[in-house]
Amino acid sequence: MEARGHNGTQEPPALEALLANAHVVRIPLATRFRGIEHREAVLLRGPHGWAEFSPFVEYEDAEAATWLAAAIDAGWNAPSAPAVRDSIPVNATLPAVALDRIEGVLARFGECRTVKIKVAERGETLADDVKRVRETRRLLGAEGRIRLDANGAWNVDEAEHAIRALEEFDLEYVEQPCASVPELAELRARIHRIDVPIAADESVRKAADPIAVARAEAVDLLVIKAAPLGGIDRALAIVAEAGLPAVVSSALDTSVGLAMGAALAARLPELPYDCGLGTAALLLGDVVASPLVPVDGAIPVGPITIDEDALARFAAPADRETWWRERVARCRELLEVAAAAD
Ligand SMILES: O=C(O)CCC(=O)C1=CC=C[C@@H](O)[C@@H]1C(=O)O
Ligand SMILES: [Mg+2]
Repeated sequence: MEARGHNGTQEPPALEALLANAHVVRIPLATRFRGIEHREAVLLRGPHGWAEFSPFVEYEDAEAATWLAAAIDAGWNAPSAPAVRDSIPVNATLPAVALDRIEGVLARFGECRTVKIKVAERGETLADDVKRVRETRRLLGAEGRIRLDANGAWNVDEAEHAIRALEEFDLEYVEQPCASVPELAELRARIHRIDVPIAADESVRKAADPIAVARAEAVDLLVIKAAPLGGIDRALAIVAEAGLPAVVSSALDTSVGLAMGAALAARLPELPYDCGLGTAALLLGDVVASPLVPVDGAIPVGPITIDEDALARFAAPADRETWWRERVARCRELLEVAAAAD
């Protein structure tokens, strides 16, 4: 086992060990999502199993290194706390697609009672969002749950206006309506009468201090993702310290990364919301024998079996393979420096 410093920064395995069984894959998406049409990932095989390293390509190394720490934790360390559930209820995730495609995209998720809808996309208007949310509510029926994710795109006035316009569709919560913690706090104070909860996503996973948003009482719940937070233990510690309900969500990973998300969700003492871990349904392929596509609104917790044929079928082109291997090496270097300083 590698040495762990007092701040929890673990000395990474040697680069040769890290990359010994690495496979770089490139999987087409069923629908364009956050501007991409393919998802690229590195699958790493450690002594404890397969792990995924898939920070989005535009991320700087400093941010991507945390994703590598999570992958190392998953592949090289034994799981810590015991799981308290073996199945995770999940939501469907609806990108900003045209109205006539909503039904087809939702069908990929099977029987999910909850849908997360992307809103405030660049190039779209509030009227577009209202139409998409209305159509989703029509398809889902009165009892389905609808949550929105604006990825911090609104200022406080825009967010207040949008939430008031969309509130009639009965919103479970709105994720990251504004970018900053002070904006979220102001928005929450302004809309307290209409009882639409606010969730933080980027204000947790991209923040220097992931607890600051909770400390400021700026949100009602947290969205947590294992990879950008550095792994399961760190994510569990953040939730415990924040003292807020948490939704576990994906990073649009393959089923290897989703299994880490499911393992995190399985270890939270309370899981009051459906989790954003149904996103295998947005991929046109996967790397495991039984992809974690939702069945009856849930995905299982437990080990995955890698599909070697799929690794070959979705192998990334040579230039992308080189790019990812170099990225792993640079991020590993950053982790080594951090562990030495720890
Ligand atoms: O939470 C979900 O329903 C699915 C995951 C999801 O929405 C996201 C995955 C990856 C990148 C993000 O832009 C996005 C999010 O902001 O939550
Ligand atoms: Mg989000």
